[in-house]
Amino acid sequence: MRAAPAAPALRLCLIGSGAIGGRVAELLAAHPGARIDLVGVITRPGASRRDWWSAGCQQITDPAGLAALAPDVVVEAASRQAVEDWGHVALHAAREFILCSASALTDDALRDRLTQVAGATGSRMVIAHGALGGIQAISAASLRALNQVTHVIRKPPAAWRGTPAECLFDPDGLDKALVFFRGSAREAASAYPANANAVVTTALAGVGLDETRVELVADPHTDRNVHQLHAAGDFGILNMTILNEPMPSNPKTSDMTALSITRMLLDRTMPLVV
Ligand SMILES: NC(=O)C1=CN([C@@H]2O[C@H](COP(=O)(O)OP(=O)(O)OC[C@H]3O[C@@H](n4cnc5c(N)ncnc54)[C@H](OP(=O)(O)O)[C@@H]3O)[C@@H](O)[C@H]2O)C=CC1
Ligand SMILES: O=C([O-])CC(=O)C(=O)O
Repeated sequence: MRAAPAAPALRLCLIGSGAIGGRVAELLAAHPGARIDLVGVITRPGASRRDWWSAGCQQITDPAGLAALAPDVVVEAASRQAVEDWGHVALHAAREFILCSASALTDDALRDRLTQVAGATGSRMVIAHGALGGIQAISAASLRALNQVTHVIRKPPAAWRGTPAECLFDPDGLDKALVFFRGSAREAASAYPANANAVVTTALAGVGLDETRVELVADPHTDRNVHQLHAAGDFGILNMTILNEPMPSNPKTSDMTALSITRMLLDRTMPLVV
């Protein structure tokens, strides 16, 4: 039997070179056999190159540059604004657009517009599993009636710095856990876009942005970013808790986010996918 010709390398372009972008690049570099080439990084104009960009990696700052790059996959690991700025262009330029800043999709008009572009171009918009690692169980459960989905995010008080939560409590002064927000996934991700993207992933996999109940907790007794999911429906009952290590370069962000994106990318190149 003749060996099949080697598949061409997957051409990857990242949006953002912060905590997640750098970590994904590091993890991919540890899997050279997977043949994923970081061919470009989208930055704001004037941003400096990072030491983890390979020599051939192009810095992209405008839509024409992205079109010319012709990536297979664009991974957004930047901000809600970056989804607005680049989502449309990415769906034209690549066959897949994977986004981390799921809070952008609380804007129904933007979500509909990007979904339509994906349909029209034959590309796909994929919401990263992010800090949850995997969301398939809720997505599968939603094929039958789901009557309740709750997502609790518990992080150390310092992780809520620079957010509206600072008006509700002093991050240095808490001596016990404080539930400072209760509401829908839409409200949580709109108010806390840097900390609550994962609730949008849960919501869009399950019962939607307005029906998914969310609690946000500042907890001085944890040093991890904890996500607790509870779902009940015709499928049965799901309880899941993940206690994520925060990334040193951005403690709001869990290392699992970078791990799960890297896993998604590696799966695009593997003959056996679990
Ligand atoms: N879905 C999930 O479960 C999770 C999602 N996230 C989200 O992922 C995103 C990235 O997180 P993280 O890596 O920790 O963030 P960082 O702040 O560490 O890095 C963000 C990077 O994106 C760049 N950037 C931001 N906006 C734009 C833009 N409009 N155009 C080009 N570049 C831009 C920043 O550049 P500059 O320095 O110039 O601003 C920076 O390089 C965030 O939105 C975060 O909320 C994080 C954790 C979990
Ligand atoms: O990384 C995390 O634990 C979750 C997070 O910040 C988000 O959902 O935006």
